[in-house]
Parts: sequence; C-alpha cells; structure tokens
Amino acid sequence: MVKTTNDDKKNASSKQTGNKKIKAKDIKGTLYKIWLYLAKEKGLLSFVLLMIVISSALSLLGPYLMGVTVDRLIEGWDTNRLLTMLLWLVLIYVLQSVAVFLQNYWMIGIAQNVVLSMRNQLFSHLQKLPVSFFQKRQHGELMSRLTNDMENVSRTLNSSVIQVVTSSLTVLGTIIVMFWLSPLLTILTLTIVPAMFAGLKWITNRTGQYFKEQQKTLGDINGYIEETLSGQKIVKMYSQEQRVIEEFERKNSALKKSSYWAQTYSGFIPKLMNMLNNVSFAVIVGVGGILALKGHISIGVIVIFTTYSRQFTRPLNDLANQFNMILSAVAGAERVFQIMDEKEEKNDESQAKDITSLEGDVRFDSVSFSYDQSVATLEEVSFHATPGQTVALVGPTGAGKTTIISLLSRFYEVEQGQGHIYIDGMDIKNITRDSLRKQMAFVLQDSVLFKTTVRENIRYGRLSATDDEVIFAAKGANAHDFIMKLPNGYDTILDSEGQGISHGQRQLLSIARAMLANPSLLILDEATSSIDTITEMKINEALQRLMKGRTSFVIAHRLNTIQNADLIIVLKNGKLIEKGTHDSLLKANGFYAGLVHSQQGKSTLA
Ligand SMILES: Nc1ncnc2c1ncn2[C@@H]1O[C@H](COP(=O)(O)OP(=O)(O)OP(=O)(O)O)[C@@H](O)[C@H]1O
Repeated sequence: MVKTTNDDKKNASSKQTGNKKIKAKDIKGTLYKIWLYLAKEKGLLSFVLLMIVISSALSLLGPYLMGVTVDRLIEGWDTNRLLTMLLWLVLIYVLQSVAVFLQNYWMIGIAQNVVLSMRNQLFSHLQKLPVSFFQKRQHGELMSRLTNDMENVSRTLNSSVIQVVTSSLTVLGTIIVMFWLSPLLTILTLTIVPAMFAGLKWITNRTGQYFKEQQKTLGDINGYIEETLSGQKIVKMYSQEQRVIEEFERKNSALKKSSYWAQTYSGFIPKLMNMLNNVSFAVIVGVGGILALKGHISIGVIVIFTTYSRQFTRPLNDLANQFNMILSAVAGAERVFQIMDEKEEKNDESQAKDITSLEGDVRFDSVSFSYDQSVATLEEVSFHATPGQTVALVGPTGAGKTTIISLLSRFYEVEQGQGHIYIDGMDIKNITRDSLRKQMAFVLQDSVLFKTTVRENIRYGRLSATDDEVIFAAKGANAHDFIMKLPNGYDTILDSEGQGISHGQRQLLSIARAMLANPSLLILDEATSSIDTITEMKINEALQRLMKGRTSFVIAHRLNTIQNADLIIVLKNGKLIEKGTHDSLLKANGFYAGLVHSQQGKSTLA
C-alpha cells in the first residue's frame, strides 16, 4: 500500500488544481475586477498590509538577534544580559504571532465580505437573466459557478493572498539582510535555488502526467458507478452482474496504477526539498566555518544564515504552490464575472403599463418566430381566444406548442414586423412583463416544489394569502385530504425532489398554488406520466374547477381534455394547419382526425 503524508496530499491537491483545464483567458481584467471588490475594504486591507510588513520584519529580526546573542556570548556576556536578550526574543516571537493572527483574522473578514457581495450579486443577477439564458446552459454548470467557483475564490482570498505577500516580502528581506551580512555566503546559499527549481520541475512534469491520468480514470470509474447504480434494475433484469463486476475491476485496476505513480512521484517533492535544505545547511556551516576561522564573519552570522536559509526556501516553495491555486481561483472568478456580464432581460418598453386585471381575450395575429434567426419555429400563426375559453394546443413533438406559450408569457419576444399578440386588445409589448405574469398561472408537467412546508409551497402562488386562503385553495384543488394525512399536515416539509409524495399529489399542490394565484390566464402542460385512475380523476376535477371562468391554454397530450376544449389549435412544423372544436375537426377529417384515429386506444396524443 502506498502511504501518503499530509505534505504529499497538499502537493497532490495543488497539482490537481493546476492540472484542471480551466484557465483564465483575461487574467489582468479579472484581477482588476476582483480588486474593485477588495477596494471597498481599503481601510481593513491597509491594516492587513501593515501586519504583514510587521510580521515579515519580525521574522527577520528574530534569527538576527539570535546570531547577535551567540556572538556576544562568545565575547563574554553575563547571564543577566543573556536573560534580557531572551526576553526580547520571546517578545519578538509573541508579537510576530499576534501580527500573523491579526492579519489572518482581518483578511478572512475581507475575503468573506467580498465573497458575500459577489455571491449576492451573482444570484440576484441570475434572477434577472432571460429564460433563453437558462435554456442554453446546464443547471449543474451554473450551480458549480455559484458554489465551487465562489468557494475557490473565497479560499484563495482567505489564505493565498496573505501567503503570497508574506512569502515575497520574507524572501526579499532575507536576501537583503543576507547580502548585508556576507555577500559570499549569500551567493553560495542562493546557488541551491536553481537546483531546487530544476528538481521540482522534473518531478512536476512527471506527476502532472500521472495526475491527469488519475483524474481521467477517476472520472471514468465514477461515471461507471453512477451508470450501474441508476441502471441496477436493468443490470439485474438482464443478469449482467458478473460482466459489470469484471468491467469495474478493470477500471479500478487502471485507477490504482495511475494513482500509485502519481502519489509516488508527488511524494518525492517534500523529500527533495528536505534534502536540498540539508545540503544548503551543510554548505553554510562548512563554508561559513572556514570564513569564520579566517576572521571574515562571526559565528553569529553562521547561526543567522542557517535559520534564514530555511526561512528562504520554504516561502519560495510556498510561492510556487500558491501560484497554481491563484491561477485556478482567477479562472473561477472569471467564470463568475462572465455570468455577471450577461445581459439582463430587456427593460419593458417605455410606454408599457401595469395591469391589475384582465378579461382574458387573447389574439395571435400572424405571429412568426425563430429562436436562432435561421430556422422558423412559428410561421404566421393566428387565432383568437375569447375570455373563459379553453384552448388546446395539439401537434407532434417540436411543432411549436411550448413556443406559443413562451411568447404569450413574454419569455421570448415577437420581433418587429413578425406579427402581434394582443391581450384584451392591448399589444402585450405595451404591458409590463411583471404585471402580465401576475395575471398568469402555470401548472406544468413537472411541478416544481421548494424545500419548505406544504403551506408555503402553496402560498408561492400569492405570498399575501392567509392560512385560511391556502387551505381553501387546497380544498378546491382536491389536495386537502392527502395533505391532512401527511405526518405534519400543512407543516410537513417537502424536499425539492418531492420525495414522500406522489407525482399526482405534486400536481394537486401545483393546482392549489394556481388556484391561490387566481389568474386570468391559465397555462396547463398536461402530465404524460402514468398517474393512478383515482388521482387522475381528482386532478381532472380540480382542473375543471380551476379553468372555470379563465382563459386556459392546454398543451394537450390526452384525448379527454381536448374533446371539451372550445378551440383546438393543430400545429405542424410551426404552422397552424387546422383549428376548430373536436367535432368540427373530426368532421373535416384532416390531420387532427388522423391523429385521433391513430392514437385511439393509446393514452397520449403527441
Ligand atoms: N430555446 C430554444 N432554442 C432553440 N430552439 C428551440 C428552443 N426551444 C425550442 N426550440 C425548437 O423549436 C421547435 C419547437 O419547439 P417547442 O418546444 O415549441 O415544441 P413543442 O410542440 O412544445 O414540442 P413538445 O411536444 O416536444 O414539447 C423545436 O424544433 C425545438 O427544437
């Protein structure tokens, strides 16, 4: 078994960070943006800098005074003087620790303030971005920017910034004092540096290769575990257990091999540093001894140099390690800023008005639309829904049903000259987005629930609703009975995955939320997944109640809702090819009639 020490792990992790493919494209620009955040904390930052200067200076002063003490002892200092000097030394080291503590304490405060405001700004900016932005990106990737990337920035600001400044100051100060004491011995000590970096480079090149391999095989094995766990049922059904185990063992062996070499090579780093430190120690003591014998330097100078040489190689090594971490944090910050630079949803037109109520008269007038300006998603779609009507949108997958809803809710905009959408006779461009959406409610296939109580989940429909109103809505949605059977009734905490309640019950909650919102326009995206007959009946009954007196748009997958719709709009390849009632369309014996006949006996239409 390969043993790993803490140092090895530290080196390994810093190496891994360095190996990640993310690299900042505009380091200068990103650093400037980070600086703008840091600059808000200028006062505290100058205290931190002061503490860094003090602690670095004291770290030079301590060893220097020790050397002086050795020389004075040789010259015949008495015990009293020695004790006084020792007290000074204790004071210096105590003060240095205090300065280090304060610089860390204040810097953590600064870092957390910066991260707090970056995270707040990023989150609130995300809320203002248009729907099209989210459709182009994976949620996992966005989550990673809010969590991993921010964490990366936070960690680096917390420690790396201080370490880089302290290390640079210490290295610079040490070299200056060493030159002042003995240029010859300084040059000899410094010769160790190129050897140290050459050795480090040799090892890092090797480890880099193996760490890359290790990351790849680790990703591979993780993916395989996830795949087989989520597909356990299929694995068992087809009796593939043995084959899966063999494949896993093969991947596991590959991981062991790459990890073995990665750890072995990275394990050399601290050993090499130690060896070089010992060599430099021997050189200083040997050459220093000769120089002292010849009267060029005192014994005290040798003592100072031996401490300084350690004090000098360690920060150099730290600087090299921190460099990788800082680069990866800058890349993380850049990814955060990229989102902050994304354009927010367009402002409402200057003439746009707030609306407080709607009759629910909806008219599409020759509306055309394209997501990417090349392929037409909708072509000259026109229809008219009068208040209270139920409109069913029917058509094969990709026909443009969801796009019609997205345009109606202004998640996307109809471009100039591409037609108009009127609500109660007003072009929707002249209605503010916020007030328009307040008049709409959505019951979608996948009901979105939040990790809070049932009560608050329903109240999301109208935040000002009282508890009684919430219960009234739940009763109207046929949800009250099942809620009362939950462990804590309305106070039961749901999780966002909706565990503990069925798919159908989630739909009922979603209907209750819509009832509470009391919208003029209702959008329903029928659930396609199988729901038991009793719950389905409850859902249908609740929906009929919800739809009463409101203009409703139903993206229809089932025959029963469509049969009762006042208007059925049949779409194909973005074109409205038929419209009418179920009976009239059946009589016309066109595309819709064909769809109905071909789907007879099946549960879904589209
Ligand atoms: N955000 C988007 N960016 C680019 N193209 C899109 C986007 N959303 C939908 N489309 C494309 O527009 C066309 C119409 O999609 P839409 O979602 O409106 O169809 P639909 O009838 O609702 O389909 P389904 O029944 O499968 O939900 C499809 O070809 C789809 O690939």
